[in-house]
Amino acid sequence: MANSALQLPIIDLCSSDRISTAQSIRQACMEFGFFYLINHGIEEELFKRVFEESRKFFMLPFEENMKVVRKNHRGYTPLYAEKLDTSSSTKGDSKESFYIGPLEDIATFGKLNQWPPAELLPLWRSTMEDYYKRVLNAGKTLISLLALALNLEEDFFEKVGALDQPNGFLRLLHYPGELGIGDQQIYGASSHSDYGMITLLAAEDVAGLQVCREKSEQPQVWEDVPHIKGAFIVNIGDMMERWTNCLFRSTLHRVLPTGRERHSAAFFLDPNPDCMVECLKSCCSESFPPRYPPIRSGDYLEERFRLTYA
Ligand SMILES: O=C(O)CCC(=O)C(=O)O
Ligand SMILES: [Fe+2]
Repeated sequence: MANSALQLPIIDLCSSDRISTAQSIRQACMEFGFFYLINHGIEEELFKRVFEESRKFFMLPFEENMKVVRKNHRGYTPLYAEKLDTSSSTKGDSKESFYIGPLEDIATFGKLNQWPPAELLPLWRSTMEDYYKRVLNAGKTLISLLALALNLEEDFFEKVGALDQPNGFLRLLHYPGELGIGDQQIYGASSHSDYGMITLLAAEDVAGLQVCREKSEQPQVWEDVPHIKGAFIVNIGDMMERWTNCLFRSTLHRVLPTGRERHSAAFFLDPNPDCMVECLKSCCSESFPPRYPPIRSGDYLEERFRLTYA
């Protein structure tokens, strides 16, 4: 059941009033787990180049795409290869994607990223690396505001090692327009919550993204998330929900096939794999004890990926 469009809060990353911004973020994360982010420093022109290059990759012959098929969670995943809703019997999702992990100059764990051949797409790698660095920076600034929003020191997530070589994954997504329309069994992206800390999503102005604010309510109510030009759609992931003892919500979302082709770019900002995710002191008390045991970030993510690609 889908209904009206949702009015999500708009957060200004550059506002000089950090305390009031942090308060607005707190409210948004408790109420929706989603908000728009503006003034994040990434120009329209760079988004345009990212989508242009992304489009070129997905237009290559399938054999070319498959030469960089996903290894070590980096590279190409074909249509239907992934099912984000691991609990349902729906078919695989009608999307294809490309994952880019931490860049060589940021990561210590070697050269795992795969790139389309420069002979075919000469500007591809530099465009994606440029975008990766910029969105990572915006994400780190946002995380410091999230710390303030949780009544913590603004460098809290740095001090616990989350942002020291964070596990950032840029994922380019392509939903072909003609697939799955009206088929109850096929989603562009089936219902899921994201796994990590926060996600910064940039999308073309094509409808399809929906959120479900109450996951346990039946029937589930799905609301459209309208596009705002130049704004990121940010959402809280499951690890941040664990960290905050469910104060901040990791909200279910999905992408419906609408008959129109859609490109998006999701940046998943996840903690360094060795960082322990443990209920924050500011989010528990004697009457509200921690709901989850501490867990190593890398172990948590590995298990979630294992289930998604099972
Ligand atoms: O493409 C979109 O708009 C959403 C993608 C998404 O939710 C995801 O990849 O986790
Ligand atoms: Fe998602």
